[in-house]
Amino acid sequence: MDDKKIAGERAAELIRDGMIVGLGTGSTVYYTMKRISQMLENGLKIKAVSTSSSTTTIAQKLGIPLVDLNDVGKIDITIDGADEVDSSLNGIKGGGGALLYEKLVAISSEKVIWVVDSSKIVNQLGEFPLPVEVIPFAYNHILTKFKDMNLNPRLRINNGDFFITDSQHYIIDLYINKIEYPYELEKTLNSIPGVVEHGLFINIVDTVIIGKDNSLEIVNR
Ligand SMILES: O=C(CO)[C@H](O)[C@H](O)COP(=O)(O)O
Repeated sequence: MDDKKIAGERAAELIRDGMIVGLGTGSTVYYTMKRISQMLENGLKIKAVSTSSSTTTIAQKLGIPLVDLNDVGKIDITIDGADEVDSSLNGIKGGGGALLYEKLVAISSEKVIWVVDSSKIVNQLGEFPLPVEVIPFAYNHILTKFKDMNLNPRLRINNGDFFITDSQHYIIDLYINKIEYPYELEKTLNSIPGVVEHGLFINIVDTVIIGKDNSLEIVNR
């Protein structure tokens, strides 16, 4: 069986009646959504907050009732994927470009669960390019700044055009390879005008559900 499927489906078991559920983005959380849709058919009652236009489309097709983040006090549980996770349970997200809403939903959640296959587990973050969402007005200047900082930036291109996020920003991917000091990098990126958000998720996740060789490993913070 697919390790993403095993992890994604297992996370759905943490959902209880009446919960507000944050729905992440990507191919692993897709399996969570499919499982939720079956649970809804069996009588589960929840509302979900989506983190991207693609998740919204899938949730609507699967009959998962959606609610706006601004219309809920708090989210009980958020289930999302990740691109890399280290042993401190810090991670890189945003491979699908949904990092801004994913982070906003995660920090509004009582509990954050990541669902991954074992290929996402790393000793050190950074081999996966770190996505940074930036304001289009200044993208070239931010790109130059990142070059000067030796962060190996590349503007994300999709089908020959600039990749545009759900909130109409661009993404610059940083090909750092090894992020020695994630906390310092987080602080630095947070301080650059024009950077809207970045895909370093530090001290955010509570539990990582890992699908590996047809079985599961669950790691808690
Ligand atoms: O951060 C994300 C999207 O912005 C995804 O959660 C991440 O890319 C993992 O995706 P997948 O489950 O398809 O491997």
